[in-house]
Amino acid sequence: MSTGTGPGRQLVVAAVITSDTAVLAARRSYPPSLAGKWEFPGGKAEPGEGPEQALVRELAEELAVEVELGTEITAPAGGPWPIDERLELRLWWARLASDEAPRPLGSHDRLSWVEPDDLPSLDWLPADRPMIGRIRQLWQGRR
Ligand SMILES: Nc1nc2c([nH]c(=O)n2[C@H]2C[C@H](O)[C@@H](COP(=O)(O)OP(=O)(O)OP(=O)(O)O)O2)c(=O)[nH]1
Repeated sequence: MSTGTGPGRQLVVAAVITSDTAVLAARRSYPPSLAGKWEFPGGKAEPGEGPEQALVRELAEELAVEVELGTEITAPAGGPWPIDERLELRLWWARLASDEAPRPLGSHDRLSWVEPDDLPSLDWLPADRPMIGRIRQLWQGRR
């Protein structure tokens, strides 16, 4: 069953967790086809689950953190970011709700706080490249 907004596309939710100077990037540990690529932590929304609820759950499961979600970072067309013919992604700004540092609990083998200008140098999942451009643009605008 699809929980995405587009016809037949499954919804993935992800977060751009920020500190004052950097954003959190996570390197996938599986499946083998995606391992080693960097992404924004998150995962698939489950049927019947709201997207923001799904994101809070995924971040607790993957990184053992509680977050406060901010505004959504939409695609240029105004909706979700396309990943492929089966998946689309919705992305939110987020802040850690406590001093507890994120820990990779299995989905990732590395976490890194990266200044937005340095984001392009990581080996990202291909669908994330346009998101990075938008994140850098918004980050500049908030200064
Ligand atoms: N979380 C996340 N997934 C992304 C990003 N970019 C991107 O192409 N994806 C893709 C990778 C995966 O094909 C899919 C997310 O699936 P996932 O495997 O992380 O989902 P999940 O944690 O719910 O795991 P599962 O139940 O499917 O095993 O979206 C991103 O920035 N963050």
